[in-house]
Amino acid sequence: MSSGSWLDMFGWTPSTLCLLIVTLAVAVLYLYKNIGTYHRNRYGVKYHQISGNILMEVNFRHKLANWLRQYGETFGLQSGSQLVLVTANLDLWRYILIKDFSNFIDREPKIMSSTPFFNSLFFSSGREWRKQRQILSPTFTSGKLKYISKSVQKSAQDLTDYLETQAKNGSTVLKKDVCGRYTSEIIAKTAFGLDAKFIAEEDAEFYEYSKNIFDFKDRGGLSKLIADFLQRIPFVERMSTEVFKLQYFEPIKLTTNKYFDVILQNTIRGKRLQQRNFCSRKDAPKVIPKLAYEEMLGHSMLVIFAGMETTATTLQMCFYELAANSEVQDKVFQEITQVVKSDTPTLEELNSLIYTQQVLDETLRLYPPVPSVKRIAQETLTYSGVTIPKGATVVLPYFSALKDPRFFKDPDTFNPNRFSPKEKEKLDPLAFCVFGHGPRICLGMRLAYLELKQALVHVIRKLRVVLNDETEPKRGSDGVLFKEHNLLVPEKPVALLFELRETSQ
Ligand code: HEM
Repeated sequence: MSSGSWLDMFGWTPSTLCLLIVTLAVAVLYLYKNIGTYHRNRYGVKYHQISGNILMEVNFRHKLANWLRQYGETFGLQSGSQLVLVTANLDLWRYILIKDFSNFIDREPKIMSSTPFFNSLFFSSGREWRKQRQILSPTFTSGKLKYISKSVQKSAQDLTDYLETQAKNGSTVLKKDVCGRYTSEIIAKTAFGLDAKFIAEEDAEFYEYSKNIFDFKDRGGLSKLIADFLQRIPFVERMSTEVFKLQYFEPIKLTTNKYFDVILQNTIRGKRLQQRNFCSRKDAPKVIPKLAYEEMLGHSMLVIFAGMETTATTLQMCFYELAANSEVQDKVFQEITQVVKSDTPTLEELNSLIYTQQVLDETLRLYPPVPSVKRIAQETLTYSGVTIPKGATVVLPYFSALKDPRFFKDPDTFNPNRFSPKEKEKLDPLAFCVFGHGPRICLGMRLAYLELKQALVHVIRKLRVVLNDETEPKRGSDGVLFKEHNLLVPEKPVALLFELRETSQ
């Protein structure tokens, strides 16, 4: 192969190659001079000149908790020359998330990926985010939810039927799988328009792909580590991303991307056909396409990523706490039987389930599916002596407020009464941050509550959930252990027993 052809392969000219050699030479020189250099920043945190507090992402949540204990509620870490400011101070959160939102609009630096997922709402920044959010916000209005509620209800009924069969067999159910199938089925119906039935099915391809969107095992290997290092060297950092377009890492499995691509194309083809038939009528509305196909694919995959695991974890942890707190389960059962009058609960009835809502909020507080978020500062701003420089990443460890005894007395205890209307009035709203706050608050919050309430209403009316010898996690051992992802996912599948209530026997 001639040198010309391999340069072509990377899209480089001979001068780009020269630039690459110079860049690598600078990197090697910089590494050689600074390999043993450590500093302490003004927050007292020790960091390496090149790596900063490198490998921050590994065990990040546990490290954050320790650092918060060691350095207090606001401190700085280093990522190369960049400051990463961690703050658990609610007054600062109020500025970052709400009052000065436009200065902290962006979530994190762009991840370089060939898949459209990383251009979707969650990862988009600035003006692009505003445009996308405006288009997508009406997705879960009351009218739309009323419509979606019917298919959510069918899935909740299927979930109950499945658990009833298990109860009759006396089998302990691996909740994780069932809850994941339930939330993935709802996404397949609402985001992809599929006629999905995954709960009892052995072979549910869509669910299997949804479960494995990310390649957590292959985090990019050596190439990711090298790219990660290069990102921390001044000058080299910009060259490696902007000129050489070094792949940071490809977290989405390409086979998964292809699978959802085909599903979406089929859905759109089906919708067009429907529309063509409909458009022959005079009263047919004009459909104005607002999103390009790639954007649609990115958002559809985002809904799987943002909506499946988060809601499934909440549902299984809620069942777990109901099993462990039978008096709470009895109250939920009583409320459901009093409020819900038919097999098809209305949105109004679901909204009147005040105690059930408290139980869900307490579950979310104890097991927040998104433990922390990040923002990037666009300009330098100072708040009560804390300066957040332009370009700094700010980490908001949501989990710290949710476990802070100043806001939640006895924070490790499951106590839904702390969310009673009277108690809630006394609470700083910022402290209950499981869905975030401000303009970038979770887009799917209302759908998540709808899925969770429908599942509880249908299941708890018919079945009682209990702990037994096979229950996982074991009560009183290490508590619930979670995997080290950005999302909170239990390490072992939660296993519980469901029993038929007398009324349904
Ligand atoms: C219990 C379930 C859920 C929890 C706890 C949760 C939590 C969150 C959190 C904390 C954020 C980030 C907020 C911030 O940056 O401050 C977020 C963003 C987001 N969530 Fe959720 N979420 C849940 C379910 C869902 C569902 C079901 C969907 C969609 C169907 C969804 C779609 C999104 C989207 C699109 C964003 C990005 C919003 C933006 O950047 O403008 N989420 N979620």
